[in-house]
Amino acid sequence: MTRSDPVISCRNVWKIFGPRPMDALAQLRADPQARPDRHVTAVHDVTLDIMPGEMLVVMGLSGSGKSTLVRCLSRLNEITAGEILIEGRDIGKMSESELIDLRRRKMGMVFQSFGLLPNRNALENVAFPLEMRGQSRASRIARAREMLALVGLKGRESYFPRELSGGQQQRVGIARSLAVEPDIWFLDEPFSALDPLIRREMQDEFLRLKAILKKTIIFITHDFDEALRLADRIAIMKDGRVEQCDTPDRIVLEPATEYVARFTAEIDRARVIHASGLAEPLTGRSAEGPALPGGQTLREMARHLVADRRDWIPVADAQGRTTGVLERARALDILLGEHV
Ligand SMILES: Nc1ncnc2c1ncn2[C@@H]1O[C@H](COP(=O)(O)OP(=O)(O)OP(=O)(O)O)[C@@H](O)[C@H]1O
Repeated sequence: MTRSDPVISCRNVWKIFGPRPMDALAQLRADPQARPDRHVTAVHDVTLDIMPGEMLVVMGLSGSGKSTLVRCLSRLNEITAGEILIEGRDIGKMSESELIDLRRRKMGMVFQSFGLLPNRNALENVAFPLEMRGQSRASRIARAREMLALVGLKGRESYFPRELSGGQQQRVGIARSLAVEPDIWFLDEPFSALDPLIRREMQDEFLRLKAILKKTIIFITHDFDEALRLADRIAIMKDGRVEQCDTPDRIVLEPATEYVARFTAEIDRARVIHASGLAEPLTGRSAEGPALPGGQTLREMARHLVADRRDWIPVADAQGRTTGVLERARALDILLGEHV
C-alpha cells in the first residue's frame, strides 16, 4: 500500500433484494432498464474509490440506496456481485472472525438513532466498545473521558442519556464511535434527528473533528446544504446508481446527468463554487496584479469581484502560486444567480 492507494474500493458492486437475486442480476445485465419482478436493486453496478483522509458524502432521495451501499462497505449487507476492497483486502473473502476484527479495529459507525444504552451514563456508554474489546477498566475510562472532552461534553460524564439533549446524545454517540480510533468512519444521517440550529452546531463540530482526526469518512445525508458544507466529494445516488461522484464545485458547474442538474438547481451556486473551481488555465492569458485566493467561494469574495475591474483575474493556491485566471463576468453572473 502507498499513501495514494484507496482505503475503500468498490468494483461493480450490486445489491439486489428479493428471492432470486442472481436471476434478477442476469436479467439486469442483459437489459439495464429491466425491472425484475419482486426484486429491488438497491445498489446498481457501483464503482468508486475512497482515498485516505477523504470525506465522501453519499446523497440522494429516500430509497436511492445510500444506506445499503454504505452497509455493503462493512459487509453488514452481503453484496450480490462485485468486489469491495478495504486497504486492498477483499472483504467478501474474509471469515466471520476476520470481519468482526476489521469492524472492531478499523471501523466506527454512527447512526441517526443515537443507539445509546439507557442504563449507562455518558462515560460508560463511550467506554462500552472498549469493554467489548477487553480493555482494562482504568484505560477505557481514561479514554472515554478524553473522547467526551473532545466532543465538548466535559462535565457531563455522569449524565444518563435521558438527561441529555438530542445534540448532546449524538455527541456521546460520536465520542463512542471515536473511542476505538477507527481509521474509517461511517455516519448514516447522524444529524437528521436534530433541530436546525443544533444541526448546524454539530456540523461545525464535525468539521473541527475532521480537521483534527484526519480519518476517512463516509457520511450519508439527504440534505444538500449539509453535503456541501462537509464534503470533499459527493456521490449522488438515484435508483441504486451513482449518477456522479465529484467535488461540490464540479457537481454544480458540470453536472454529469440531467438528474444531478435538477438536484442542484435550487442551491446558491456562489456559496459552493470556489475561485479555483471556476479558474481556467493560464494558457496565453496574462495574469498580472493581485490574485484571488483559490480556496474561497465566490460569495466570500463578492465585494472584491464587484470592485476589481479586470476582465480576467488571477487565482492563486494556498502557497501564493498563480494557478489560473477567472473570468470576472462569469463569476458575477453566478453571484447574481444568472445561469451560466
Ligand atoms: N432488507 C431489505 N429487504 C428488502 N429491500 C430492502 C432492504 N433494505 C433496503 N431495501 C430497499 O432498498 C432500497 C434502498 O434502500 P436504502 O435504505 O438503502 O435507501 P436510502 O437511500 O438509504 O433511503 P433513506 O434515505 O430513506 O434511508 C429501497 O427501495 C428499500 O426498500
